Amino acid sequence: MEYDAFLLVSFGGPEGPDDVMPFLENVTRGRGVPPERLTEVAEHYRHFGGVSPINAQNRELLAALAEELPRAGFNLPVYWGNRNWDPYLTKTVAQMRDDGIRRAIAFVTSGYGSYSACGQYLEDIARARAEVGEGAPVIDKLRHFHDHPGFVEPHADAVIAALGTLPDRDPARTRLVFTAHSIPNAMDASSGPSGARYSDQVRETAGLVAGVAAPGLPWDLVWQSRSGPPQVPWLEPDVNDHLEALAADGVRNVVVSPVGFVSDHLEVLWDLDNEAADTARRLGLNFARAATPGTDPRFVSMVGELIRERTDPATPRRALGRIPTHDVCPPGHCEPAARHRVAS
Ligand SMILES: CC1=C(CCC(=O)O)c2cc3nc(cc4[nH]c(cc5[nH]c(cc1n2)c(C)c5CCC(=O)O)c(CCC(=O)O)c4C)C(CCC(=O)O)=C3C
Ligand SMILES: [Fe+2]
Repeated sequence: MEYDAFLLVSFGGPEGPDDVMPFLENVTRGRGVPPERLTEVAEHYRHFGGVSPINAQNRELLAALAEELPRAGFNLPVYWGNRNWDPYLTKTVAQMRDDGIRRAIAFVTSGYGSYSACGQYLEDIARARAEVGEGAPVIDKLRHFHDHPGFVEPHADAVIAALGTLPDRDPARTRLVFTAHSIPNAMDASSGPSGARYSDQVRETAGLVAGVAAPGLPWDLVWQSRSGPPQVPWLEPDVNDHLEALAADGVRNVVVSPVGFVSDHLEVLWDLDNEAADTARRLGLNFARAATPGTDPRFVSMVGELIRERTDPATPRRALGRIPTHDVCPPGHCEPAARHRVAS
């Protein structure tokens, strides 16, 4: 397979106070998220002047990739399009068509399966291509990379660095706490091939990171940033509730590692550095939050490696875990919205 462009696909975020509500409406349209939750989340963005850090992080990643891809042998023009905010994917795909692009390879800023982390991005790409219509480039998405060393190793180094800031690392009193974005239980159950692909992948990543960073130290997997109506069950426990349980169990030191994410975007800065850190302070726990890969050179070169796998079948598919990944998600893996959409 030959590609003539690279496309970074991400979530998008507001770039100023006036963008916050329209952005949140884009994210939650038809999802039954209560208005009180939107008001609350808008407040989180307002603490940062209405500017999500995710866009700057994607610009940095794109700049790093523009240097790395030619080094890896791919002299491809790079493009960037988002699901929820400018630059919207449709605008980018129209630009690609105007530039004469025929077949692009896309990297999505999530390494996991499920509807939210994978299937919805596939739908976003399909919708953008349909909106552009005649002459829109074909766009292939790179595989899940949750257990790739280029993702696991930067997370592990960050955990080591965070552990190093704690006053005490006695294994009996220290816990690694891994987090990922919670999703509705039904969404996890419908991620395939036999359900729970998202939570299984996140658990596999957490175990791999723990194994590299701190073999023998106990670790837990918990969830953050729950949304949706209260009556709909989402993956639990929440990180804050878990900190309570740990404190009650005599744990004194906690490292929180958001393995569910590739960059320190708003939900990491607010929900962990602010909320979870407050919870820890109230409980008298020493707390350190591990960084995400961001533009770690190993993460950046992983992208080139994933393109190499796709263009040259002789390339080894590096993976530290056991859950198989596929170039094209088989039916039933990252199922569309209909299976789990909550009524508004
Ligand atoms: C699995 C997953 C990831 C990881 C995979 C990936 O990275 O894609 C992720 C990432 C992110 N989620 C983000 C922001 C938001 N997510 C929301 C709401 C939701 N997230 C969900 C899931 C996920 N979300 C779900 C099931 C909902 C309910 C509505 C729906 O069914 O879609 C809402 C609405 C308000 C609220 O929180 O209620 C916001 C503002 C940002 C940007 C942060 C920034 O601006 O820096 C990022 C990277
Ligand atoms: Fe989200």
